[in-house]
Amino acid sequence: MDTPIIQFKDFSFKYNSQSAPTLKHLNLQIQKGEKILLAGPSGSGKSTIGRCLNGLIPNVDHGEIAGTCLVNGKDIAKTSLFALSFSTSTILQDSDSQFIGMTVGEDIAFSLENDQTPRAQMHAVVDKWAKELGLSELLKQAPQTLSGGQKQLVALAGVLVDESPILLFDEPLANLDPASGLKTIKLIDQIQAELHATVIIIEHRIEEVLAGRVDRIVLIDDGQIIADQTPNELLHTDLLEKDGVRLPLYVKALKKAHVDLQDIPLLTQVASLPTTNAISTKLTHWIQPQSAEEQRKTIPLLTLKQVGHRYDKHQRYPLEDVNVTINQGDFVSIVGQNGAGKTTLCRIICGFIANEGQVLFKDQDLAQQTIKERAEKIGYVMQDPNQMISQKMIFDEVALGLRLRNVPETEIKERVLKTLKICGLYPFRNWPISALSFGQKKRVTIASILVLAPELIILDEPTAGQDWKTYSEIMNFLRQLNQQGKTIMIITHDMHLMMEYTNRSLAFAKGKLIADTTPLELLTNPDLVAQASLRKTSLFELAQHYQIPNSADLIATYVNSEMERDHHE
Ligand SMILES: Nc1ncnc2c1ncn2[C@@H]1O[C@H](COP(=O)(O)OP(=O)(O)OP(=O)(O)O)[C@@H](O)[C@H]1O
Ligand SMILES: Nc1ncnc2c1ncn2[C@@H]1O[C@H](COP(=O)(O)OP(=O)(O)OP(=O)(O)O)[C@@H](O)[C@H]1O
Repeated sequence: MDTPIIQFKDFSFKYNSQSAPTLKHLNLQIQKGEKILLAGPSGSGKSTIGRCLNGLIPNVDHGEIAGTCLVNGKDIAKTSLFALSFSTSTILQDSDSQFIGMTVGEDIAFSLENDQTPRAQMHAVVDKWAKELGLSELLKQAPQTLSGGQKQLVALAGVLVDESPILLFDEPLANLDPASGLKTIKLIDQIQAELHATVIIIEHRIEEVLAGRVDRIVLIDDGQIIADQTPNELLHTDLLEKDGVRLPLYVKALKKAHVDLQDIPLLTQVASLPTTNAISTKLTHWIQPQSAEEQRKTIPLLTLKQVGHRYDKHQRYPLEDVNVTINQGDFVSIVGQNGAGKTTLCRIICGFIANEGQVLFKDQDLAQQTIKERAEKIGYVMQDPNQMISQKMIFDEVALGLRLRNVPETEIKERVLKTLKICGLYPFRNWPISALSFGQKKRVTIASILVLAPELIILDEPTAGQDWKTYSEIMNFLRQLNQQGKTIMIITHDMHLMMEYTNRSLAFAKGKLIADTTPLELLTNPDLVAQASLRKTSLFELAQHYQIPNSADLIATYVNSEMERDHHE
């Protein structure tokens, strides 16, 4: 066997600011040309492993190393960041911190420029990848002004043009719309085949990654490797679920229907499942026919009339002519193509940017009101909690809005503590925010909005990049709030989240609202799915594969069984 391109030998690493090691006695060998998926719960050490491969450890993030880590023949403890940069190209979790160029084009070209590639060749390469990733129209735009998903695609293009022997992707799918996510996975396969590159992907969304080739899944828990197997072997065990990793939906559905997974030779794709009578019968027995949902009485809360916004005159698809009424008690998902205008719409509703048209809240025109007055009625939870948090202590962060409104301290104390209890943060009430995980910080930002008791809460991708446990905690908490009467709007790229939790979907494409319907109708309309860059979940594929007449019944049975489980936990 050839010498592995990556070798960890009894490797441990302790960050200087931590008292205990984050990585513990790792032994891992990766051969040239392999594709490895690193999975595991939040905080288990996946990104820390990534930082060893690209030289950030120990060159930028200092700490103590024991054992050895060899990357492309170099010992990371003795190699500069610069020398390792030729071996490993990285797309970081936080793509914002990665931009160097003034324009998207410059940014994608950066590594080529560094390698002194001739200009004509550089332009050809940049154009090719920009076209593949749908970025051609954005080449002159400043990276900072891109939408979340567009930023992710630019970072990806930068890595793909680089042609390094090792490509490291840290959560490449977190902000991508479902169609772009699938395209990205296919592109990674394509470039790997062309360059014989070694690919490491860190991702919570393993079902999406398995749409491409994966040689091994390395499962991490608490800084240790607890499994290193092929996806098929691992899907036949309980290890993924035990480690808090979300199973592919179709695998979970088969388990719920009591199908014995050991009888299925290949579990990695729906298409490879055997179409035996035994499995069809078990699925049919499990599925409960659903009765039609009762129509609720609707009371309008927020009405948008011909709403739009144009950032500048060159913008190809500005947000235009949005007409919609959100009713009290709705749980709305806002979905669609990266860059379609979803965040822009939410910024308009909150009054952060000017708009064309009219925004009415309970028949009152919001244009007459200040941002502060709007914030009494409408709470907005941004995608990145770090952009919202300004205080050191959890209590103070949640109390801030009330203090700004001169609410008496005794009332503040009462309201903050009550909200912390609702959000499951009461045990941490005296903690500094710096000691919380990302998911917990996210809940602090939800608490700081909730304490102001707004009638409408808008959340921008609250589950992006979260592990399965945090995802479930956040979503079940929002469901409870909705059941208590709060109206919730949530931007998401997670199609199953949309199906499981929301009762109404607004789909956007190229600056236009193209559908306002139920999640099921949206995903069963092929035209809308294509236009809004969406994707059916694997539960639809499973229903089709076993010729289940009504895929809606299968999905509803699945969702109900999850709700029952949550209820018992
Ligand atoms: N720069 C740092 N300094 C000190 N400690 C750190 C640093 N970065 C990470 N850690 C600690 O190391 C642990 C593992 O973090 P890491 O980012 O590797 O986890 P992860 O598995 O990638 O999680 P996620 O899925 O949330 O991204 C965490 O508990 C964190 O507190
Ligand atoms: N400050 C800005 N200046 C210029 N253009 C901008 C600015 N902010 C956003 N845009 C552009 O407006 C369009 C809509 O962006 P928006 O953030 O609303 O998209 P989105 O639907 O939320 O996308 P994503 O799913 O990727 O988060 C994008 O094409 C984006 O590049």
